[in-house]
Amino acid sequence: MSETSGQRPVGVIGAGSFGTAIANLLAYNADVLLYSRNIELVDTINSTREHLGIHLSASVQATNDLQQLARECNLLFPIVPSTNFRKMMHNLGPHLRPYHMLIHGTKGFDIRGISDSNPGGGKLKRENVSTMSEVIRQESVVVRVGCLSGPNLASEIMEGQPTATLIASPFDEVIHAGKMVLDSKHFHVFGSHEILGAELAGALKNVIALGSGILKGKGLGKNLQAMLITRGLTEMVHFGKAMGASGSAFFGTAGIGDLVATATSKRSRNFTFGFRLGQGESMEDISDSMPELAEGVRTLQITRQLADYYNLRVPITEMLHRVVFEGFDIDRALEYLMTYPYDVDVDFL
Ligand SMILES: NC(=O)c1ccc[n+]([C@@H]2O[C@H](COP(=O)([O-])OP(=O)(O)OC[C@H]3O[C@@H](n4cnc5c(N)ncnc54)[C@H](O)[C@@H]3O)[C@@H](O)[C@H]2O)c1
Ligand SMILES: O=P(O)(O)OC[C@H](O)CO
Repeated sequence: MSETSGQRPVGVIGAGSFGTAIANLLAYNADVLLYSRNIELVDTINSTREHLGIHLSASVQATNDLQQLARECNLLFPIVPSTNFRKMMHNLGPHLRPYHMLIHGTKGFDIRGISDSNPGGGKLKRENVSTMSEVIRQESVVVRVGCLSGPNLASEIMEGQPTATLIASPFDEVIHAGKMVLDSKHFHVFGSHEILGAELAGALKNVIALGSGILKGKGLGKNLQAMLITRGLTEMVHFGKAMGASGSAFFGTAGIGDLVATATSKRSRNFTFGFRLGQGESMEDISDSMPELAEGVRTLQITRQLADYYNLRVPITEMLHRVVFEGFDIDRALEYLMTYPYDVDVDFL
């Protein structure tokens, strides 16, 4: 049992790569209840203590019971893909009370009021798009929400490699509670009140990681990758400001920190998706062979529409959308960007 035995366990919802990595990190400081909707997986985890090729701490218990999770845990970390987040909250919501605190680790957007299977096919407006903390507020009585975001490639964390993250919340007690259970010599936790900026940075960097993967897949070098990350960050800031965030979150752990990790690592699903596109594979073949679609692909559909809604000049987003969804030639997209009349280097300060 952990040092904090006697205290309430901390809940994690979603036993995928990141949920499992976070469960093991939490286990340094707390007992953990890890929720999976798959009862066989719950039995396997509890009997073998192995999952996704790693050993789970003895402080982690798996459960298939959302009611038990809400009853035993005051602090919960929902970490499921953005497409399923609202449904998960819809199921969890009835069990939650105002004393619960939720810190999500999901990097994507929720869509409602417009087809989720084709969010790029309609006239998307800001009111159709929710961040995960907004979904939590919409689907439950919980007020004290937070977001966990940073350079947190799950496979590196599972190997025991150290890194840092950000817990962003308007509420000091959420930041404090999150730090108390997650901070360790393996995982430095920063705090911030800029939750919208952290959520947007986490979602938007996946799109730039797709682009960076495409360049790598085409055999291009670090100069161009650096420029894509630089101009990609600029587009992220423009989106963020249009959606009501301040620019500052984009220059910290959840912004440039996560952007560099995701846009340069072959361990990122978003980078890998782009890499395979750059190597000439089709969107269909890549999607069929990846168990979960990279979040950035769906986010790209959404941000392309948001760019129209906010009237933003975001040429990288535009070209990526054309390449990924419209079969536009990568070399022509690159030529377009290289001859784009960029005038000001830094235009968002
Ligand atoms: N993998 C990473 O390195 C990493 C790092 C930071 C953040 N994230 C973010 O975390 C989120 C999850 O990513 P992941 O890598 O863990 O994905 P994953 O595909 O490895 O796992 C997702 C898990 O969520 C579960 N799930 C889906 N719908 C559910 C529901 N309704 N109720 C309960 N469980 C449900 C699935 O069964 C699966 O186990 C994504 O938004 C991703 O961007 C991932
Ligand atoms: O590209 P992914 O989905 O593997 O995730 C990368 C993480 O968000 C890195 O922090």
